Amino acid sequence: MVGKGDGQNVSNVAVPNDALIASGSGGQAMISNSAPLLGFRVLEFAGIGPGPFCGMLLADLGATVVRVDRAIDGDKKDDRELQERYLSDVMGRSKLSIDLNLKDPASRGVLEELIAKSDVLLEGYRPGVMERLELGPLDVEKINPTMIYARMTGWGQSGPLSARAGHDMNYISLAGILSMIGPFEAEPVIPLNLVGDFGGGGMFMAFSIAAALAGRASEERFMVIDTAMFEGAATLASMIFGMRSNGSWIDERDSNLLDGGAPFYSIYRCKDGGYVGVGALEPQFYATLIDRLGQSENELFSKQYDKATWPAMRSAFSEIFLGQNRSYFEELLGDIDACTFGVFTPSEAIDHPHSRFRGSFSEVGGVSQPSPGPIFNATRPSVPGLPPYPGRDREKIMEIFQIQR
Ligand SMILES: CC(C)(COP(=O)(O)OP(=O)(O)OC[C@H]1O[C@@H](n2cnc3c(N)ncnc32)[C@H](O)[C@@H]1OP(=O)(O)O)[C@@H](O)C(=O)NCCC(=O)NCCSC(=O)C(=O)O
Repeated sequence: MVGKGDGQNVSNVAVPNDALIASGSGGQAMISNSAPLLGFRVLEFAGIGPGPFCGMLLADLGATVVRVDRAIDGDKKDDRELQERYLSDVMGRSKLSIDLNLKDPASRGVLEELIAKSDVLLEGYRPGVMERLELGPLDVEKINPTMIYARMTGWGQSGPLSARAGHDMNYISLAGILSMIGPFEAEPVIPLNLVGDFGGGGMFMAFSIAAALAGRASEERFMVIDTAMFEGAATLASMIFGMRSNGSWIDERDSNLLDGGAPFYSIYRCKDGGYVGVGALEPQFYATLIDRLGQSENELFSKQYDKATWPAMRSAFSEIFLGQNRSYFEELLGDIDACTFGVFTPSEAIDHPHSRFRGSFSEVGGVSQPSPGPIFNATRPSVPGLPPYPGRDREKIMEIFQIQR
């Protein structure tokens, strides 16, 4: 299985961004344990949320991801100023950008060359947009008969809702998920935009693209992937759908094992206003927790899975945790399997000794962000390259794709 970039010596070894440039020497692709997608080329049509996230995951693992942007309006600022302005575009890291007006026939030549020489096309417009641009699957197949054409939408390419605008919370609602999160008899809680956009969307799509690339080993053919965020989100809830069917989950918030209904899988406030998350599901870990809290003899904690005891158990836990600061419990429970930890802010997560030990976060252009991952053969993928501003890499892209002007 080879990528369209295999004749290029392209690396995602990051800052400075020049490391992303092909040498043009026609050398062999570099093989790296931590960059399994090295040599594959992805053409990403700029969008929001899940598409860019999917592109980031692919770039993190070594793919050459070219983002097709709209040109920046107004006066061109100098490159340094523009680069600084885009440093916070974490999902753009390690990508290259070309600006093209997709509605201008003059862009067509370059666009077709990029399509012909890429392995994956990634788009997140409303259904019909690519077709109107004459870039739909039927058009692209004529240019590149082995393209993996990956489409990201909230509702999918078909069905009564497919043309409707929407956002994460709308999609995860149709997955049945939004109704499940939050306090009993209060409004559902928005789980940021992580479940639809990034879990059910970007991650699901990246997985499906990797699967399609792997499938090329047996057959190279044109492939259209229709990723619907609501379906990806529902897939994340597969286990819960199973539990519903056997009666171990009810359609009522805050009433189940993993939705805050169980007092031994809940969050408690401490004296200083910090929180701890108690996740002591298994009897042995629960027993360890109760023991270290000095409550082994307390009847209120004696019947872990007896629902009738849960209200009193919750009150007792609340009182204990309110009695001391968060750091007290972190120290008390830090060296045992009590499945209980502080609820960390992003800054605390970045500074935690464990994440520091593993290099879980990196600083790129002064912006703290999750490091590329996962770790392959004990090697973490390279530190990312700086995210591009629109049009930053036009020249480099022309060189890598060997496009004549
Ligand atoms: C997000 C959207 C609702 C935004 O709707 P719209 O602003 O109406 O955008 P559309 O995708 O419908 O259309 C984009 C239009 O821009 C045009 N277009 C795009 N790029 C270019 C360039 N480079 N040059 C010229 N024209 C361009 C394209 O041809 C379309 O034109 P015309 O054809 O002339 O219209 C929709 O894109 C969408 O449903 N996408 C799929 C699902 C999705 O991504 N949802 C948001 C997830 S993020 C999220 O939930 C969150 O962050 O929260």
